[in-house]
Amino acid sequence: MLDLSDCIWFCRHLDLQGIMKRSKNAHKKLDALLEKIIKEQEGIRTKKNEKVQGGHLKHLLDILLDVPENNNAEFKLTRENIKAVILNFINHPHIFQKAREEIDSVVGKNRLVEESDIPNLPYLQATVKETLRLHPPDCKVGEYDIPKNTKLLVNVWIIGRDAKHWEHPLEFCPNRFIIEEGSLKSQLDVRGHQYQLLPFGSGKRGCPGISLALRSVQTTLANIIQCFELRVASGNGATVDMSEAPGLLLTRAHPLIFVPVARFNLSPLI
Ligand code: HEM
Repeated sequence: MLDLSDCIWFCRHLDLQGIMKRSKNAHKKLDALLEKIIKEQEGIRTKKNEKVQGGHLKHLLDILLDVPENNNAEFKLTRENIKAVILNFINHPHIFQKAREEIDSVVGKNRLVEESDIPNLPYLQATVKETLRLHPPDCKVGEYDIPKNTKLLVNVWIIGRDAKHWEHPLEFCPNRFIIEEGSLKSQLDVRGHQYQLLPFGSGKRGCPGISLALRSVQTTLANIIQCFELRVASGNGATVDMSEAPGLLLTRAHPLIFVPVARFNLSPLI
């Protein structure tokens, strides 16, 4: 569901549709449910006189649920992810059983599963993937927590002017893309692989017209440079005002008016 508070910045703390409230309630319910399960387990085990086995289970769950977040990990495992996996296992005992059979047959019972075993445990991997499909994790970008389902708009304009990534960011300097021998720096492309340069977006919703766009823009520009001198309409030595009008699409504040003057007789070429 689109959260209006995400779209209107001055409403961002208002929770207009009660989404945050519902989410908090759901988390509370999950916590209560887990607590209940732990108590039930403890009850069952102590009744069977299994030397406070339940205490072990509670301890194990406490460790799992309070697992400290590892900020360096490529994928951060949150309390919510672990809860989701455990609850899915509790709700689907046959899946739990199948995952366990796989582990028993690949690893056995004489040692703990190690990271190097994971490639040999496809069903376990599939279970985690399935959990992530239904319960996608929140994510953290820099110092910001991005809750799941957030509509995130990336400000490519600011990124292109960020002094952390670009030397003299406000200067128009094509040389920043050239290495000394005159060839292009291949590692700095516009295809969404380098996040400091994203004119066509990135990822699977990135612009599919990128090759056509680059071909037409580059060829047209090359033709203009080849054939014309460009004179700014307002007179000799005048520069073009590049300021942008306010708005989402950043159109020009002032129309571009120039006079193309043919450098040579173009008639044989056209
Ligand atoms: C210089 C020219 C162009 C630029 C700067 C440009 C830029 C973009 C950008 C920034 C996006 C959004 C990407 C994202 O959300 O991550 C986009 C999407 C798209 N572009 Fe382009 N584009 C250009 C030319 C073209 C051309 C020539 C075509 C088709 C022939 C095209 C077709 C599309 C389509 C269909 C999408 C939507 C993709 C989707 O939502 O999955 N674009 N473009």
